[in-house]
Amino acid sequence: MSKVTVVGAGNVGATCANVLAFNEVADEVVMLDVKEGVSEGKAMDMMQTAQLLGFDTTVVGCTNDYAQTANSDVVVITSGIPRKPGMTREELIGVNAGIVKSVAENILKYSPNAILVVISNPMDTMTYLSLKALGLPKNRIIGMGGALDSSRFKYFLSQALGCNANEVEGMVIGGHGDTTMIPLTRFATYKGMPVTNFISEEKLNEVAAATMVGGATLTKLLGTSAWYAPGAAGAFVVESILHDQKKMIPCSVYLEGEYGESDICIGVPVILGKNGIEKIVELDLNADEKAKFAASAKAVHGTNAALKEVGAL
Ligand SMILES: NC(=O)C1=CN([C@@H]2O[C@H](COP(=O)(O)OP(=O)(O)OC[C@H]3O[C@@H](n4cnc5c(N)ncnc54)[C@H](O)[C@@H]3O)[C@@H](O)[C@H]2O)C=CC1
Ligand SMILES: O=C([O-])CC(=O)C(=O)O
Repeated sequence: MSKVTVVGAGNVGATCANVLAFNEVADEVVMLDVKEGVSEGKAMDMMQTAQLLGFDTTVVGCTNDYAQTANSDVVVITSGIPRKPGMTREELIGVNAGIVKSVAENILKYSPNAILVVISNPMDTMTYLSLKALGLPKNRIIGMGGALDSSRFKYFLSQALGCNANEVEGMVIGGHGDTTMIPLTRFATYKGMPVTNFISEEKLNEVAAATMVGGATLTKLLGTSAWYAPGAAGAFVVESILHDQKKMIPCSVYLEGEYGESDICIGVPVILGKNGIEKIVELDLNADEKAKFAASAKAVHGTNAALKEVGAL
């Protein structure tokens, strides 16, 4: 029996739960929210699609009842507020730090062996906070951002190339912020060939820029931040863990010297399997990429420092 809990049954959490159920990633998916009846209602709505879509996963909803989350294998944390147009993700720290910390502590009481996937923003800092507050081994705390940013990168690349996004490879590392993301254009390929064989350097820079502000662009269009790709990216990360797929996915993980950084959670490629982070993959970055990574880490360190100011650490 595999069990996944999704905390926060809002836009991202409910979408994530829906993808987990539709793809039968787990036997049971529990959604928990503080809003009375919302998780229960969304779970019932999803269960009423089971025979239409043909899945066997059981989806359960509950209002702040952590006993129902007991013995989860993986827990996805999406609780907290999303940004509005014109805001940065970092501005959410004051509200979200308290929510994420209390949720993570409650989860651990009932699922002491769970692997945590943190989605709430500012995600790298919320991942760092969860790690510091819970004191769990670093392989069990994973921030989701790079899976989404890389999917957006591949989307924008496919638009520029005029091709199928499934035939494009690319990764985004660094912080999950409008100015801290690093789309690795040098490593991007179309059917194994460098994308620079097909598009100009200028076009590639436009793709990278669009990727970095991908979340902000959608927030402006929607009035709140995105959820379809974020929810699906959360489920993608959960699936690699729960099914021991050992996929290489950029995730926000605790570094102890890798990429020249320490005491930080930031996006780097990792192998995700049944133990959570099974390996951190060290890419051979060039001088420009190294400088961008160092600048990104400096910014994330700055946001982490605010955890003390808001009394979360
Ligand atoms: N890391 C990433 O790539 C992404 C992160 N996000 C972040 O995910 C978070 C959620 O976004 P949305 O789902 O769009 O927001 P939303 O407002 O639709 O849903 C958030 C849910 O959290 C619930 N919640 C608040 N406090 C809670 C608590 N203590 N316990 C349980 N539930 C609680 C709310 O009642 C609400 O239903 C935001 O912080 C957003 O910035 C969103 C997209 C991508
Ligand atoms: O843009 C936001 O605030 C939500 C998010 O992290 C994303 O969609 O990448």
